[in-house]
Amino acid sequence: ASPSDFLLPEMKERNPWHSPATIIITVIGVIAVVALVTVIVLQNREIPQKYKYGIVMDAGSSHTSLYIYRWPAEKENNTGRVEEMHSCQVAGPGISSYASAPWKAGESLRACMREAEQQVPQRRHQQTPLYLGATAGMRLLSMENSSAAEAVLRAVEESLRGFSFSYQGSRTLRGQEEGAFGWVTINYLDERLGQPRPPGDRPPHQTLLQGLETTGALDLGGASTQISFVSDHFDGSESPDNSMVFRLYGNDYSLYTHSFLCYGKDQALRLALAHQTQDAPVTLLDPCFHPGYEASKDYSAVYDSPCVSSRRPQGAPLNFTHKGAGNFAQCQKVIRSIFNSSSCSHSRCSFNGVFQPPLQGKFGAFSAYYFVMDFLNLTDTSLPLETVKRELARYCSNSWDQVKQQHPAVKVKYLAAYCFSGTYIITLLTDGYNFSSESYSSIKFIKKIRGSDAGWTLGYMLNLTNMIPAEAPDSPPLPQAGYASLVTLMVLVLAVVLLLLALRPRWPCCSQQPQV
Ligand SMILES: Nc1nc2c(ncn2[C@@H]2O[C@H](COP(=O)(O)OP(=O)(O)OP(=O)(O)O)[C@@H](O)[C@H]2O)c(=O)[nH]1
Ligand SMILES: [Ca+2]
Repeated sequence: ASPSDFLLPEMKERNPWHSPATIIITVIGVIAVVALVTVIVLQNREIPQKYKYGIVMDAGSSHTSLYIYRWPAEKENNTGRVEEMHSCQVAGPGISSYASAPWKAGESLRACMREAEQQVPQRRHQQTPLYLGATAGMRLLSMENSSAAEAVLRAVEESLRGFSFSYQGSRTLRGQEEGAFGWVTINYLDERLGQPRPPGDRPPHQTLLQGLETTGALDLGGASTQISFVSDHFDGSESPDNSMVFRLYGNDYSLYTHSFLCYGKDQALRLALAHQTQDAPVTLLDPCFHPGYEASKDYSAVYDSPCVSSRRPQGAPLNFTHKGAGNFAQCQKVIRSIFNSSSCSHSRCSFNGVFQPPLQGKFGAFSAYYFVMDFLNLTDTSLPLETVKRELARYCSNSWDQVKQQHPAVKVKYLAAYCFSGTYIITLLTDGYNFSSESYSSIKFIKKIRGSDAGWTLGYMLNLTNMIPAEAPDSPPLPQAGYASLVTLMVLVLAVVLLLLALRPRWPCCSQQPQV
């Protein structure tokens, strides 16, 4: 007989490692280990970020810019932040300048479009929407010659259709849209619309999805200027034309917005020149230009705009000599005369009889507000308004020779006009919009926010692609927190399994006392 024949039958089957309980526990343990390793590897793997893209062309009165935006694929409604990836400045003037040769407008956009084809990965071209929005230059051209304006838009359309993107149309924005989308852009970039923030970017204890106080938007273009802000004293009833109502991320906004056509800085300069040349002088001594500045200007060129064409003086010579006098106070007087503050049929007005509720909150001032104030070193709005005016007065009184000498690299076209432009900005803000010495400090002159340009284009694209939902997502996504809980849970399961296995030999079923 073999030695095993002397063992009792129970003892043969009682190997503890073969009991069903042990096998189940071991299998669970192995699954937990595999899952844990998989989750950790997947979560920490370098994922090449996938983006979607959108392109907006801003066809302004003075020039056209192309903006490429991108956002993480599949995240647009939740935590994906849309950002500007690239911009391109179209060479030459704005598309409205090509009224007499519309095809050239289309042609002018090609170089930036080819650049966009390089920037956006080829496999994404066909799903990348492309929009063109025209602003005040085209509004003026439509007033002057609507068929020429249509021909320009058709030419632009034909050109853009020739590229591989998903072309979505070219149109001229209404002034209210231009103002409102500028407001959406800066508040979106500043994360003031109550949008959920990307994980890891949430200030502790912040109540998510609740609207913060929004920032007003001030946009100064070449042909028009926009003011947009939320006011507690405005529900739209007093002036429906100035009202835009939004529901964004579950918050309602009643926005006041107005666009003043002809009050962009180029057209405002025409208004000021027209005001000073009503008696058809041969020489104009202009306080808004530096002493020593002298240029010959054609009457027909100055009055060639619907903003001033009806006021061209009778019997004017062909041209006049435009001379600078460099006097801030007198320049301000000229500029005040282009604002009509005498009549207001509403409870309160900005100028030209346009309703404006009381100013409220902070403001971001961009485009030419920024170019000009940055050049003049006056973007610091903690400076008292009186100091700003004193600085401007000093700058305007500099001789033209001196100014040119100090800024040899600046285009003469821009350089000659900074005294006018700075004075215009201060006068527009104070006499026009009623900013006071105190509220002036609530303005911030800005160019970009978190790397994206301030302007109407981003807001326009967010709106057309439905990327800002009316309602907030039901529950804020917590991928990082979910990951942490999953790992913790699995570690706990593992710990329990190991503990059970360690205690296994002492279980009553399995204590191996040979039974005699
Ligand atoms: N000094 C300076 N002026 C600039 C610069 N870029 C544009 N401008 C001028 O600033 C003014 C406003 O420019 P934009 O905001 O581009 O105006 P726009 O979009 O063409 O015009 P709108 O259709 O009225 O919006 C125009 O008179 C431009 O000529 C710049 O880099 N420096
Ligand atoms: Ca503009």
